[in-house]
Amino acid sequence: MSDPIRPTADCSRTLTLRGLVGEDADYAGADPAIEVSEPALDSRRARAGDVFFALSGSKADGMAFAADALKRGAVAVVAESERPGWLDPAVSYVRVGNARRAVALAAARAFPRQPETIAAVTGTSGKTSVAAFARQLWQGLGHASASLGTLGVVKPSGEVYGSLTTPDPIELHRTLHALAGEGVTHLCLEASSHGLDQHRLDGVRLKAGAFTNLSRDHLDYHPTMDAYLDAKMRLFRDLVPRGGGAAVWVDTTEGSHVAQVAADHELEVLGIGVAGAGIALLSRADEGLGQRLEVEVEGARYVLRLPLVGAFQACNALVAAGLAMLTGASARAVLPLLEKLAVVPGRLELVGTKDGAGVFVDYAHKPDALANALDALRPYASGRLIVVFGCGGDRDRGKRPLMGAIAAAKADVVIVTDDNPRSETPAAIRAAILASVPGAREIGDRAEAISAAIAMAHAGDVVLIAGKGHETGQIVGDRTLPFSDRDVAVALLEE
Ligand SMILES: CC(=O)N[C@H]1[C@@H](OP(=O)(O)OP(=O)(O)OC[C@H]2O[C@@H](n3ccc(=O)[nH]c3=O)[C@H](O)[C@@H]2O)O[C@H](CO)[C@@H](O)[C@@H]1O[C@H](C)C(=O)N[C@@H](C)C(=O)N[C@H](CCC(=O)O)C(=O)O
Ligand SMILES: Nc1ncnc2c1ncn2[C@@H]1O[C@H](COP(=O)(O)OP(=O)(O)OP(=O)(O)O)[C@@H](O)[C@H]1O
Ligand SMILES: N[C@H](CCC[C@H](N)C(=O)O)C(=O)O
Ligand SMILES: [Mg+2]
Repeated sequence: MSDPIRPTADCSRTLTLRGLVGEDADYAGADPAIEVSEPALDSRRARAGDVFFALSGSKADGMAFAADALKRGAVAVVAESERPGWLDPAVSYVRVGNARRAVALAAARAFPRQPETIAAVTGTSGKTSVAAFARQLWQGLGHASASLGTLGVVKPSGEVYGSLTTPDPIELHRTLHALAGEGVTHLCLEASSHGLDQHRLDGVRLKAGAFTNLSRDHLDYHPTMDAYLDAKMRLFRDLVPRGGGAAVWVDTTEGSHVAQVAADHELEVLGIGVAGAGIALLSRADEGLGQRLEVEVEGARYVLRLPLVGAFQACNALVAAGLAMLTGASARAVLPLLEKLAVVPGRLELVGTKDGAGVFVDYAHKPDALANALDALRPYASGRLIVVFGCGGDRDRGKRPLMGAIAAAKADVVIVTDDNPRSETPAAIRAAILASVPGAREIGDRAEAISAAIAMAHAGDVVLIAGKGHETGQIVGDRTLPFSDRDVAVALLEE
């Protein structure tokens, strides 16, 4: 019986091996006419009739698992390398130039339905926020809308948690097919640099792409910042087709570069920001737990109140508005809807107050994001700005001292704690942060650290709990222990 949360490919169609893998492949060692069901990239998930794509990965060579996939019922193997000698001659073996791209395109053929309007957003920070805002704006315009990314899938019928920002291509295309089947017409998804680099989004029929910003992240994966930017550029160079849209925050050097690349590829570019010709930000001012924006679009001025804290949320909200405009809505219809945007879980989310001190949870887990979150909250701290944060294990180690220095410069009280230590020694991660913020308190236990921050807060102070945002677990070793910054803070505030 098929698994209800794992809808299978369109059963009414019969796919042949050639129909699934496509024309751009070498079938010399295969029978292209055999009937197949779905592509598989993980042998452990292979089932009868599947075609196993052996990908060479960061930890293993998928070919080492081909025998396992065949044992579970796979009927053919697709790979870049030459047919291995051990393979039973009766098994179809297809060679392709790029196996990651091939599996994504095969997934698009196996799961052919997609929401009519799909936009993808990339950038170091802001993707989850833009995706959530675009979903809310489209919903406000009357479209059945969804978002897909770090928070999982959020759709009219509910939320489904997902573990990656951009899922693997088979999971992604399966989800698109299911969303279209549920009647979702508009979808905004997050394009991570890993996802773009690994061709996870190939085969997605995009109407528009968006870019927020670029700052240091993932240098454990990308060899240089240029390589990192180049991975993001694939969205505008290879994935959004000519004539599609590009909503670009242009107020940085990287932003203008993206706008240029998009224009060179004949996309309709909507430049957004102070320097934006599409949506020009004329002024921005904090106003209570919100902000007042004055923008100009095609000569018309709009003044609106965004009910969100932080200059960066103005950027994300306007980029989301840009996507709505590039996919058919007028500025007049979209911009007023910004006044109704709801906070995104764990993105400068006010979770409560203690004696007039506000307590915020934010997902800042990279240097630039931490700086922005602290800058955003500084105006609300007539007293002290208190920050609690750590850094994840098994991730870019270079960001630890940078984040320590940012906290030292921008907060009044710094408590260094554990984030997700994963396989690393937590004390060693804390030491790397503490090296650049010697005056900080060190409290490894995250709940205790949050408790200490809240205990010391008085009227006028602001507490920022940074790094884990919406996360509901803490990864220690290979175990995920239940943990939510929000729940811990709320429980302490209710005491
Ligand atoms: C480093 C990285 O990005 N790895 C991704 C990559 O895996 P890989 O191909 O390198 O995997 P591998 O372990 O070397 O194995 C090679 C092949 O053997 C297969 N295999 C392996 C074992 C087995 O028993 N049978 C089997 O068939 C694997 O499925 C794989 O195809 O391709 C896989 C399929 O798409 C991803 O699931 C996997 O994400 C891992 C789990 C991961 O943790 N990725 C993170 C770093 C990530 O992608 N993060 C981004 C960015 C988030 C952000 O913006 O902050 C995200 O989009 O979430
Ligand atoms: N436009 C922006 N400019 C700078 N910092 C931002 C911006 N948007 C969000 N941030 C910071 O980055 C954090 C994460 O925001 P968000 O989840 O929207 O980004 P993301 O790109 O999806 O991140 P991730 O790759 O970690 O999923 C926020 O909590 C905030 O601290
Ligand atoms: N998608 C990011 C999330 C990091 C969140 C932070 N809490 C950490 O564990 O470093 C990653 O996996 O690198
Ligand atoms: Mg995200």
